[in-house]
Amino acid sequence: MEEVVVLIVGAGPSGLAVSNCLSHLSIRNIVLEREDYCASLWRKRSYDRLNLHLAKEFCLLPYMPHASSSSTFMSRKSFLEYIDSYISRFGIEPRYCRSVEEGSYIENERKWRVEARNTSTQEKEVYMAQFLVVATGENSKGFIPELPGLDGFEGKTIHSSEYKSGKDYENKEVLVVGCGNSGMEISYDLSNFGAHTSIVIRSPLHVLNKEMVYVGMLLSKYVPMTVADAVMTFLGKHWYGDLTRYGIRQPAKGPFYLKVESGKTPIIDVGTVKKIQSGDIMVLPEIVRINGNNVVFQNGVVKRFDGIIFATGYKSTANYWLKDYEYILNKEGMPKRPCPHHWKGENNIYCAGFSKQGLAGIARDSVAIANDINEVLNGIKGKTKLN
Ligand SMILES: Cc1cc2nc3c(=O)[nH]c(=O)nc-3n(C[C@H](O)[C@H](O)[C@H](O)COP(=O)(O)OP(=O)(O)OC[C@H]3O[C@@H](n4cnc5c(N)ncnc54)[C@H](O)[C@@H]3O)c2cc1C
Ligand SMILES: NC(=O)C1=CN([C@@H]2O[C@H](COP(=O)(O)OP(=O)(O)OC[C@H]3O[C@@H](n4cnc5c(N)ncnc54)[C@H](OP(=O)(O)O)[C@@H]3O)[C@@H](O)[C@H]2O)C=CC1
Ligand SMILES: O=C(O)C(=O)Cc1c[nH]c2ccccc12
Repeated sequence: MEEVVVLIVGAGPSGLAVSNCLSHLSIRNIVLEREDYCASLWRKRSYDRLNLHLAKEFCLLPYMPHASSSSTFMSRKSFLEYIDSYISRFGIEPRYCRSVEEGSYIENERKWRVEARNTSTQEKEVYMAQFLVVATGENSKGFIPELPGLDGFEGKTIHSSEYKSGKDYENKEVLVVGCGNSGMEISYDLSNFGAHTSIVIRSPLHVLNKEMVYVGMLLSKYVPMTVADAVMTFLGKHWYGDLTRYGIRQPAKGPFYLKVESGKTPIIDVGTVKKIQSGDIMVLPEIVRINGNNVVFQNGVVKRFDGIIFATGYKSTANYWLKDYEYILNKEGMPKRPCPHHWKGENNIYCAGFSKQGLAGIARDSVAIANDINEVLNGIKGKTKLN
């Protein structure tokens, strides 16, 4: 058994940022990571052509700006280089191959007891922590909906987190389910690799491009969000025109408003819309059922597919291992309290990276958490600041 001041579970951007902010306040902490590398989402659970959708200045972790030589919209590879240099620059040493399997609050000791399995030795390790930070991510596990007949589908099905590129799909009939940024970009990639691509779009969505969002981000520093939303919506409409006839309806609420209210991200188009307009990518409505290799859609269309890619989002898994999750999370493993009060629970438990506000949200969470722990331990308020 090992006593620690702060135990952080997960060495993604959130866990690393919290660790660094605490170390700047000289607060001892340990980071546990189930893989034998950090930032598993960016390293192993994303596709080849992934780039940051937001300009690099909105994708920073505390204490380290991006190199001036890196491009405004960084590639996955250069973002990973940033993460790797963050670790080495600040001497963060996550304990790898530690899969956290249980966490519970020990009332009489006022400590968090955390059990991890060392996946290289198979030994169990026990930690007793004064503070526990959950940083296992809101994108911890791919979500695949239950659809009638899916079990009997004879082709290949994967979740978007397993998709790398369209190279194995040339000339295949492929259905992408889900029209978030993953689904839209994967459809584009599949089509570039010569797959006959269809995408299920069931809800209204905002379509913008990265430049429009950049303008919106800059504007929202100076004007109310409603104004930034109006400008982006105008630009989007002007650039793309009315997309209703292609099966894309626009929501009534603005793109930033929706992001803040529900975490729903606008589509940051990489060229998919043009392929939809030209007929290279077919838009289909919600799935009714699956019969063998045939998929039946709400509009009566029945179409045969060789493969389905589920870009249907993610779930948190924190509620699986954290027994006493109710001090901070709901049964879905997401914060009980709405943003911006989501990061702090009862009995010295915190969560970082659960605000659905991307890397900027992670940076804010980690500063808030480190400052709060510092205040509880030392009575010092608001010492750590954002970049
Ligand atoms: C495809 C994709 C692209 C994105 N692009 C952007 C973008 O461009 N800009 C932006 O601002 N945001 C983006 N995001 C948002 C994204 O959530 C963040 O970029 C970020 O990776 C989240 O960091 P995190 O540390 O909270 O979670 P993760 O990156 O998921 O890290 C969590 C870590 O915890 C580990 N872990 C999980 N369970 C356990 C356990 N039981 N025991 C031990 N370790 C565990 C995991 O292995 C992982 O390394 C994107 C998200 C996705 C899915
Ligand atoms: N380059 C980048 O920066 C990228 C960033 N990302 C980000 O990662 C996060 C996760 O994105 P993503 O993986 O796209 O997940 P999202 O949760 O954003 O999107 C999931 C999509 O699946 C749809 N869906 C869910 N269930 C069904 C169903 N049964 N039938 C049909 N459609 C369904 C949802 O539709 P509905 O709205 O109707 O529920 C939604 O369109 C987002 O914040 C996104 O912006 C992702 C890719 C690239
Ligand atoms: O891409 C993501 O998942 C993000 O959460 C990044 C992000 C944070 N705030 C935004 C507002 C508009 C578009 C993307 C984002």
